[in-house]
Amino acid sequence: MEPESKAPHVLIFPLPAQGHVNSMLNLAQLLSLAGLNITFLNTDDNHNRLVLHTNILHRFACFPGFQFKTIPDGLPVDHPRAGDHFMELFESLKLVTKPIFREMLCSGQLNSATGQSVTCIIADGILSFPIDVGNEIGIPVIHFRTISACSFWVYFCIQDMIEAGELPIRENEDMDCLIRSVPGMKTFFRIRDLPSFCRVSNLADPNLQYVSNMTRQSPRAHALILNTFEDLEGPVLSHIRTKCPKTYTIGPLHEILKSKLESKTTLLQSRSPNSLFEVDKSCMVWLDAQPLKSVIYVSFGSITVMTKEELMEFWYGLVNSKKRFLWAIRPDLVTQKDGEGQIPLELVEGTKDRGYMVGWVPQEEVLAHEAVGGFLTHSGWNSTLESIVAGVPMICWPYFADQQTNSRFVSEVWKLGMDMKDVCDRIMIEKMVNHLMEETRETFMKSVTEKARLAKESVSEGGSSYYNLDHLIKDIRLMRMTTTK
Ligand SMILES: O=c1ccn([C@@H]2O[C@H](COP(=O)(O)OP(=O)(O)O[C@H]3O[C@H](CO)[C@@H](O)[C@H](O)[C@H]3O)[C@@H](O)[C@H]2O)c(=O)[nH]1
Ligand SMILES: C[C@H]1CC[C@@H]2C(C(=O)O)=CO[C@@H](O)[C@@H]21
Repeated sequence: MEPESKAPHVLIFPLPAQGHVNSMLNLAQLLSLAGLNITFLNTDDNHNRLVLHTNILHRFACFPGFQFKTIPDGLPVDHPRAGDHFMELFESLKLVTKPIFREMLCSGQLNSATGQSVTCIIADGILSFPIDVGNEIGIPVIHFRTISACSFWVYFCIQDMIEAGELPIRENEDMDCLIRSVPGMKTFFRIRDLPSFCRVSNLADPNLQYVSNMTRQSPRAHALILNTFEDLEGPVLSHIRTKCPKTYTIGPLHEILKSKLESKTTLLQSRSPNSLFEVDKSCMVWLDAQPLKSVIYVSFGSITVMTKEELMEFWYGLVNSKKRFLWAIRPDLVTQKDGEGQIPLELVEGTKDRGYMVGWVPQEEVLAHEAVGGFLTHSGWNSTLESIVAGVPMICWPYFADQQTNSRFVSEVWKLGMDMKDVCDRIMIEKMVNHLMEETRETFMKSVTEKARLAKESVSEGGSSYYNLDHLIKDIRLMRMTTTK
């Protein structure tokens, strides 16, 4: 490693949400392992939750050039930061956080412990204000978009869909009609596969405008990082590179981190979930007692909310399938509750023979467990990648944002499972669970095993993500030479 004082100093700033913080922390650890100085900027709320539920401070303590800093997200302490309320975050980040961010950078509050100023900013690709601030004060900014390349590309093409008259979606439109103005997707991409923010009748809808505008800012950044790999999303990446030529694909990040750590000393080997929720590991003991590939794991990520009726449809579908299941039910998953933060009692009672429910599981470990044979997922990008690496086929029930697009690629393009979007019905759930776990199992297992192999190959020495990460690090080192003269 080079001496801390000479290494570049990278400021990493994620959107404060589980899926984003997770991949950005993995990147922070990879860059720290490469000897770069890192300041990781968390919102106060996220930082408190991370410190409460993980050993994150201990994990990074072995890197003398690493530090956490915090910034307000501008929302009241008791704001839910989930479900329909999630998008309120963006307004407060712009109004409250942006000026503080600029001030912290200009006043040296984000300098490293040894006083070194920031030489490069890696900011979440769904935020453009760090590019404005970076340009203003002369610090290069790299955008890291934590979603799939396919959904990034769809967001990028929103303007083209509007010009082609495909957006807004007309009343009574057949949702199975194909979208024709997203290059590379003309033969299989339907209206219902558009990110949820596109399902609006009014083009001035603030969420639609926001995601479209933010995505169109990425070409202004010095480079774009995507948590994906060439063998998975090569064709769509060629389209993205016509707009963002310097696109580094360095995923699956959790796997490249795992593989880099395996070659390090025990001191640096520390790896644990980057969770904003309390992890309940009791499910691992339950899994140990289940037969090989017999369990379907169910989770809807960190932001999804559902009604009690939807929850009950899932429960009946799972119970009626007669398959074993492990279900992560976050305390705030259900919008209306009988007992705040509790898994409904009737579910606990009726589940005892074949099911196990906890609030939050160590997901990577769960997916890697030999008893797990399927994943009923909301198709968040981290969950999708984790399932691919573990070789576990999926049933997709997308909730919002990029998930509608990811689930189409999982089912139709990559053939890694089934898409249940827009349906929440116990009969369909039972049928799909049985298909995945029995009838069509072999077909899905074949394709997911092959994708898992390619994912692992991409992060190994000589693989595309391995190579791209090296190049990203070289790029960051060069920036330092130009900014510090
Ligand atoms: O019980 C659980 C459930 C989840 N996880 C982890 O939490 C993360 C969840 O990430 P993701 O699957 O991406 O879902 P969200 O939390 O919903 O992520 C948000 O961020 C993602 C990345 O930008 C987007 O793809 C999603 O649509 C968006 O909702 C994953 O790493 C999981 O391993 C656990 O550790 N335990
Ligand atoms: C609430 C969502 C708005 C867009 C963000 C996102 C992205 O496109 O980068 C993915 O999922 C969510 O976390 C964010």
